Amino acid sequence: MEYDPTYQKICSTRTVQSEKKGFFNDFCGDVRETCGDKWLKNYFGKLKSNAARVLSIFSDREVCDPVLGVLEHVQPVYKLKDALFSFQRRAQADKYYLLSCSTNEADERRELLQQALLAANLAVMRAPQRNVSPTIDDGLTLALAYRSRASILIGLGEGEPALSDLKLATNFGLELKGSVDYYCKMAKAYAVMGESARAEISLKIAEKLAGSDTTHIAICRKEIAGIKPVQKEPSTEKVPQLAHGENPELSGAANVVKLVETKEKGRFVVASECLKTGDVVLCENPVAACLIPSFFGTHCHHCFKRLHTPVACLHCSGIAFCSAQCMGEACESYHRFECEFMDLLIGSGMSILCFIALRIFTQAASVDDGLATANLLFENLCSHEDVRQAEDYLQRSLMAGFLMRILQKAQYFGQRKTEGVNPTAVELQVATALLGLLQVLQYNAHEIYQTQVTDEHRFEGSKTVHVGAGLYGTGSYFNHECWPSVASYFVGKKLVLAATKPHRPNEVVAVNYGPIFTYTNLKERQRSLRGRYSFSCSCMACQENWPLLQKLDKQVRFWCTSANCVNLLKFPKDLAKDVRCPRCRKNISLKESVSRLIKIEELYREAAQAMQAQKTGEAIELFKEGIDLFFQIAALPHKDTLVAQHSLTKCAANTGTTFKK
Ligand SMILES: C[S@@+](CC[C@H](N)C(=O)[O-])C[C@H]1O[C@@H](n2cnc3c(N)ncnc32)[C@H](O)[C@@H]1O
Repeated sequence: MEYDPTYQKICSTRTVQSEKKGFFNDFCGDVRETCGDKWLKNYFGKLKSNAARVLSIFSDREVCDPVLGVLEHVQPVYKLKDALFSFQRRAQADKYYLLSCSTNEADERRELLQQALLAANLAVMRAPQRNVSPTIDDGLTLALAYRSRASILIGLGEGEPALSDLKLATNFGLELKGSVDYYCKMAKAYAVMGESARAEISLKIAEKLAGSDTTHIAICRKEIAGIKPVQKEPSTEKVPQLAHGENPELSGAANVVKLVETKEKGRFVVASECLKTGDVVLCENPVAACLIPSFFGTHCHHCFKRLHTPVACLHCSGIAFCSAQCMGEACESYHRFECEFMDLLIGSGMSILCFIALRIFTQAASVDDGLATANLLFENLCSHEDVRQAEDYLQRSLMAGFLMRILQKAQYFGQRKTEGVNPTAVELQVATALLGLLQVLQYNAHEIYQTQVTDEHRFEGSKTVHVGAGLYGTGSYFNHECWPSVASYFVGKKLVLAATKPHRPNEVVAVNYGPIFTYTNLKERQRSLRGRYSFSCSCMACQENWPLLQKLDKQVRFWCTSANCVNLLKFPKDLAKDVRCPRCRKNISLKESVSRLIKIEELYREAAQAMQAQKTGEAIELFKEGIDLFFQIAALPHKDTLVAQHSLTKCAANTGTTFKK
């Protein structure tokens, strides 16, 4: 395959800047214009280390003026809180809620409650912390927003989030604990959850607090008597078990794989013993993972769960969490540094990989910890330093400088002596490590997916949605093949790889980096893999130039049945007759193989029916059985088996994180 430097450059640039828009692009262009070709080629391009490159952009006169000039202007840019806006949205939510209470039409009531919830969510997101805007709601806007939302959630039959909102309302300043209304709301929340004993205890407390004024309690008792408990939909999400336990040498991997290395393919994972279809070979948490900004309004910033009742950061309105726990974890860790710079980072147009590089530092317990992690990743993961061009190094060095500047401004290095950009020794080390991360992330990061399912069916109309990206320590060692041998899916941020075929010992366990043979032809795949990942693929689909799925006929290639022969034979013309294997020169009968193929096809059909009936577990078992049998008698490409493997992947992803729109 020919090397196409222009295409490679485009691919590489996209791993730093996600789009053409964004000010980082202009920043890069200005620096590039100022430094000129000569300096770039004869000086910067010849630098041998990341430390020298980073030092150069801050100190060489050919570039330092535009670099320092732009970085000097880095200031917080983030979505602020707005008490008045929150107050208005809450008023709107309360209005919809009251209207919902006055209608007997179930559909209309639900519609009004949904409208109320939307407004209440906005009220929660934009409300400032207690006493930040004391002239509005006596500084209690946030607590009041949570309290309003709790009532709406009770109306919608969602007891658990309602209880959580009531708790947040008290945490943020409402004196609810001594209030009759608080315990009545709690009683109703428990009632919709079907927890009648707890509901009764809450009512008893309310009764005690109410004293002789029993009207409120009587109304509440009546309401509770009319509540039908709502069954919570059980979660289908499941963290799977690794086949034969965890590998002591490869964290997150199963005890049935090992790491090997060759000159042509670098390090990669192979089976260390026989693997069966369905065996889980990896279940790993990311070193760091980030949500794509376009999902900030719909998914939890911390665990990536689809949002229903968002919990806000106390300082900014740009991101949301699914729970107080996720909010607490993020805000005590990385978000305290990222918070005020979120819109600036998004506005720069930087790629999701740059967010991950920054996150490796912001989430670290200390600057030293961040440095240790970043440097270890750079030492251990592939970065293709040999193919990187001077211009690419310049672009990444500028991005590393920009990210380091954000850290300076976010007081990541503590209170600085000066407001100026000029980095201290430790800041230079961090910028250098960031540059290393930007290199390894290009080749090692994984896209994070979730399955969007419809209300009607778990498979029909479902689609895969790319919500984020992450870096996985062991996941980074899996090589590519154009037809992968594992299904990859995510449980939250956990990367799961499960075999979609049986593997013999030493057989490569391969993922797919994007170009898949069923939809992309050989030339395009090679071009894409060379441009994006700097290698030429020599997998079986490439060596044998397998046709696209739509062009594939029903042909099957059977293994010769004589012992130790590894030849593949066409479907026999006459089943009654033996065929002669040209390799072992034995006459063999393929009758048994053909009858097994008929059974395999039947298993695939039954599995497809189970999928249709949304019996995911049953479908998985049937596909596993059929695929294992297929590989005993025949080899790919075989259309029905490819479809079965694809369907198995869909079923596996359905046991991971899914969401409804
Ligand atoms: C995520 S890393 C995989 C681990 C890598 N082999 C290593 O040694 O670190 C991706 C890089 O691995 C190499 N690679 C992946 N699949 C390959 C394949 N099928 N043949 C050759 N090289 C491959 C390419 O250099 C690619 O950029």
